[in-house]
Amino acid sequence: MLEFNLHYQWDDFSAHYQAKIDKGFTCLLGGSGEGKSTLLYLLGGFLKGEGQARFDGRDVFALEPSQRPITTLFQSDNVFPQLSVWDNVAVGIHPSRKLSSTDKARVMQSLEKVQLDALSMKFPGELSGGQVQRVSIARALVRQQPILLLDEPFSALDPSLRREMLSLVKQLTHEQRLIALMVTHSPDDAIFVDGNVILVDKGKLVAQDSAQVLTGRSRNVHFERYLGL
Ligand SMILES: Nc1ncnc2c1ncn2[C@@H]1O[C@H](COP(=O)(O)OP(=O)(O)OP(=O)(O)O)[C@@H](O)[C@H]1O
Repeated sequence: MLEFNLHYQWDDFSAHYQAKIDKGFTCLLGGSGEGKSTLLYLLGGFLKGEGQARFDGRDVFALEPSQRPITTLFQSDNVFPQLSVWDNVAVGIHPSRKLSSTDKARVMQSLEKVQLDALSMKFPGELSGGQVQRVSIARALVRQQPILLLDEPFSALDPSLRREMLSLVKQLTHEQRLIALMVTHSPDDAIFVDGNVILVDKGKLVAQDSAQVLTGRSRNVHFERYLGL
């Protein structure tokens, strides 16, 4: 369980985020500029804010960003074209890629999880678009952190590839018992991953529900307003 009560101020933008998030997939929805990414940046330590964040009872907000049990996957998480698939994943553990034998085994396990083990010596230029995306997912997984933050990582992909990546991350989230928190502009994506949804409005988390609320099977006035119903 991830619990937080965070405050952040930037010029006129003031945010106060409070929620409890269970293991599994949660999508952050909301209009542009409402403060979805800011929450991820605070949790990941890319922005400094006030407050508390506890993971399984442990205060993680007081930790240095690199010590937090958190990995972030950004949209711009490109792979390095001059490095092999294996090396692209190894940099997730250490930029030098000088790894212990245990770490090397971790790299191989991550590649197996995204089914790239047979392509580990290839270079990104030799891969399909989907395979390249899987390299960045493997790089996030190799860090073996229990919390995965995703800032619209697949929004630039065409619909079929986007769904393929969402399915893969959903499957890995369940297998690894992760907390995955994903910013998205797409209610369809949130319905597709079928976890929980949180609505962000003017820097606040105004509603938290199952993704079913987006299909009309259950009702919530905040989500209805967001969907324009
Ligand atoms: N360090 C910062 N520098 C500039 N603007 C900031 C900063 N921190 C927060 N903001 C402002 O915070 C507000 C929320 O931005 P944020 O990116 O979190 O929204 P969002 O809901 O993710 O938007 P989008 O869906 O368009 O990506 C914006 O008005 C943004 O300009």
